[in-house]
Amino acid sequence: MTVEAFAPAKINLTLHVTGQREDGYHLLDSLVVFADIGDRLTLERAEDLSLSVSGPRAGGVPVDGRNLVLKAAALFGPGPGAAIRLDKRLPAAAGIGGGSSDAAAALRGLAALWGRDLPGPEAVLSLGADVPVCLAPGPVRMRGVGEEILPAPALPDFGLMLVNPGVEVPTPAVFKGLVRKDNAPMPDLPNWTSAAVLAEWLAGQRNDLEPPARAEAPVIGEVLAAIAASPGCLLARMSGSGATCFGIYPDRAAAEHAAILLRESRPGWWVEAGAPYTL
Ligand SMILES: C[C@](O)(CO)[C@H](O)COP(=O)(O)OP(=O)(O)OC[C@H]1O[C@@H](n2ccc(N)nc2=O)[C@H](O)[C@@H]1O
Ligand SMILES: Nc1ncnc2c1ncn2[C@@H]1O[C@H](COP(=O)(O)OP(=O)(O)OP(=O)(O)O)[C@@H](O)[C@H]1O
Repeated sequence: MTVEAFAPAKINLTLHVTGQREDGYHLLDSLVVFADIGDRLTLERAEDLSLSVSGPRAGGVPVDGRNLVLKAAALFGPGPGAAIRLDKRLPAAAGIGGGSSDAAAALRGLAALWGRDLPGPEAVLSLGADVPVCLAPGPVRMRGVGEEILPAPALPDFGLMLVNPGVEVPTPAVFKGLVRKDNAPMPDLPNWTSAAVLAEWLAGQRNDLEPPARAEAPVIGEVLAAIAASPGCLLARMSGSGATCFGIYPDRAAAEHAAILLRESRPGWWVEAGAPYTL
């Protein structure tokens, strides 16, 4: 038996930091979507548990017990084995939850392969604050430190471009650089009737991690300017703790056109176009 699991990129369309818990973790209010751009896992029954990593972004990704895929597998406790192949396409330490989405895809895939229930919510959260939201990819409002997943209104169709300048930005350093931790949450979410209406609403919201991330990696400013200047762009913003930034376009074709032009002018950057993804 072979199971395939897709690990889509997570995008924080907004990321408001609204407080801090006593253990140091920050309280968030974030509108999260996923893109049809991501890593692919293939899982097969086997005597032992093993992981191999290949693909264009495999370089530097751990293949041992530090990999979140193996940490996810460990949550099931002792049991049958599995040979897991990870085709790595998303850049790591990039603010688009690559490792978290891999972990969530491994949980879904192993539960299907082994006919087991998913581990409980606390165990899932122990893998990382972004793992709960990655378990059932689709548009949601995420609160708490990442464990509160609330429904979001249906989104209009739109296109997405993701751009990473090749600089890894460690998440803890960005949270440490925050000047204010008690920022305003999002208001109630309206019904967005078109990509343009959504982009206009988003423009009034924020990613509070952008200033400290830009202090860590000033190239983020260049990325945002390049996206904003691309044809058809309705909004440019950073995702998560960076350095990946996204552009919103009226449709996928417009995002693909912008991506072709940006790849030409910035051959060293990772540039992908797509559309929202729901499992
Ligand atoms: C910034 C986001 O990407 C937004 O979706 C996530 O909150 C980060 O999720 P993640 O990378 O899965 O986070 P974790 O691996 O749990 O934590 C990495 C580090 O980020 C900081 N962290 C993370 C999440 C959170 N709500 N508050 C935090 O302060 C902590 O310093 C933590 O040590
Ligand atoms: N499957 C994996 N893919 C990528 N990195 C992994 C994986 N498992 C563990 N890691 C480690 O996790 C680190 C963070 O990478 P990851 O892609 O999870 O990050 P992220 O950008 O912090 O996500 P976000 O901030 O959006 O939650 C990497 O530097 C790498 O050493």
